[in-house]
Amino acid sequence: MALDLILKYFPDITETQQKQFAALETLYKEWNEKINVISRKDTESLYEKHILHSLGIAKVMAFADGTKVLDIGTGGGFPGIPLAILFPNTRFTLVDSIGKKITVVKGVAESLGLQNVTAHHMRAEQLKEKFHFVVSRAVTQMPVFLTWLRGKFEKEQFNPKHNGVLYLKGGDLAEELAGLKCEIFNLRNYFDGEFFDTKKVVYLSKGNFNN
Ligand SMILES: C[S@@+](CC[C@H](N)C(=O)[O-])C[C@H]1O[C@@H](n2cnc3c(N)ncnc32)[C@H](O)[C@@H]1O
Repeated sequence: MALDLILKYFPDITETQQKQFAALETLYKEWNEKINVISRKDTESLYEKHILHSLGIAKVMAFADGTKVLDIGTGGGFPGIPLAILFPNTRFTLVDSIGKKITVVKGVAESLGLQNVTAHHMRAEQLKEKFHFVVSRAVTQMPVFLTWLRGKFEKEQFNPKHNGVLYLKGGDLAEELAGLKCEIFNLRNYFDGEFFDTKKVVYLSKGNFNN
């Protein structure tokens, strides 16, 4: 069963969280028939390629209660929705420049009863709020991404890592990250399976880029 995959790596989740993760399969199947947010071939591997992949960020950072996290270019809610299930006391703001995708995110969050998710149809550059962390997956190259983050970080720090960016990336990053001071975490060290062989979390402290 798909939920077993999540339980294998996050065995301490509550019954409510288990129900929420389990509900994602039907919710995304239903929404995907109306609005395409996950490629057809990936719906079969939703739990590995989308949900567990999103939770890779949690292996690098356990967000403290009260942390504010922005997910830029969330699409159908990745990585924001799985992280919001895992960290119910962290506030997640999910933005995407395509309105239909935000319709899906709002629908999924509402069905799950997630109180810690806010979703906006807007470009990240236009958002004026401040956050402790920014997460993302598959949106743009890191140097461009960083230009969207000016003025978006809170000064106060109360997490194990300094406020900053946690970006899910794949493949060879040498050229893209050249000159940037970042830490790279290989997800294969946390999760089994070929899919994770090339998958990484890139962490940049906000003090290490111009914001
Ligand atoms: C390839 S999809 C990835 C979606 C999701 N993060 C995932 O991994 O499944 C990239 C998304 O980024 C959004 N996007 C691109 N530029 C953006 C911007 N400046 N602000 C907000 N969203 C943006 C697009 O609309 C698209 O939904």
